[in-house]
Amino acid sequence: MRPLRIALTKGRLEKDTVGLFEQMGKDCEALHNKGRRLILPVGDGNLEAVLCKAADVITYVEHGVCDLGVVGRDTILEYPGSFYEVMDLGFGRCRFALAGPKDKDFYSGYREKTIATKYPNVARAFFESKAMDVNVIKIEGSVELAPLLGLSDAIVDIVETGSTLKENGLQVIEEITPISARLIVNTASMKLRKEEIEALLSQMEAALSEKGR
Ligand SMILES: Nc1ncnc2c1ncn2[C@@H]1O[C@H](COP(=O)(O)OP(=O)(O)OP(=O)(O)O)[C@@H](O)[C@H]1O
Ligand SMILES: O=P(O)(O)OC[C@H]1O[C@H](OP(=O)(O)OP(=O)(O)O)[C@H](O)[C@@H]1O
Repeated sequence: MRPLRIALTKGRLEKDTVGLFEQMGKDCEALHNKGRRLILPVGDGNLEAVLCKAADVITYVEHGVCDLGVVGRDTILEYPGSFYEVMDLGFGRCRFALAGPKDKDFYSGYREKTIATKYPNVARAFFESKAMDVNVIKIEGSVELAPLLGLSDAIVDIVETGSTLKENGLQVIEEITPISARLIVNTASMKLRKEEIEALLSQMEAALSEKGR
């Protein structure tokens, strides 16, 4: 049988995930010296890490080519799928917020508002919950540019320290929901490789509580 495969979100969540593996006593030499390799052994050969973009973590786990995944709650909310979300890993903490220019009252006036975001499903769901019709425009990154350039009235985006908003004359209008990294599991793997997955989950839980989350 192949090793258990865990898809990891490249970039921001990668370092903390490797830190977690090390806390679990797993050798992460290959992950530290990965070069351009995308599939790396973790520990003694029972686990391998697949490095990919956040949305692809969900795709690989849903299709069962990866048994587990580490992905932000932001991505889960934007691309809901059929998998189990089994653990809050406690790192990658930030939040979704509605934000806009400092000097403007977003809710004033009756004109339909335009919202720029990398997360159109999250933005639509937020405004549906307020029974507000908005025009949503998808942006791929540096979303804060959209209101500065006059493309949108506001943005729905991730806020961590608030520096990006502040340095661009924007501010939080409303907090939407907290975000952190989550562990997800393929539904079939959960049944077929139950013992191995449960053992891994216990090790993770122990490592996280040692770190005091
Ligand atoms: N400022 C932030 N603070 C904390 N966590 C963040 C922050 N921005 C993103 N994240 C979390 O880290 C995950 C990965 O973000 P990262 O910025 O590394 O990649 P990305 O923006 O999704 O993709 P790209 O590779 O296009 O930049 C996000 O899905 C989110 O869960
Ligand atoms: O509140 P802060 O600490 O300033 O962090 C928030 C910023 O971090 C993320 O962007 P990222 O750096 O991932 O770049 P991107 O906009 O190109 O995705 C997010 O989209 C915000 O722009």
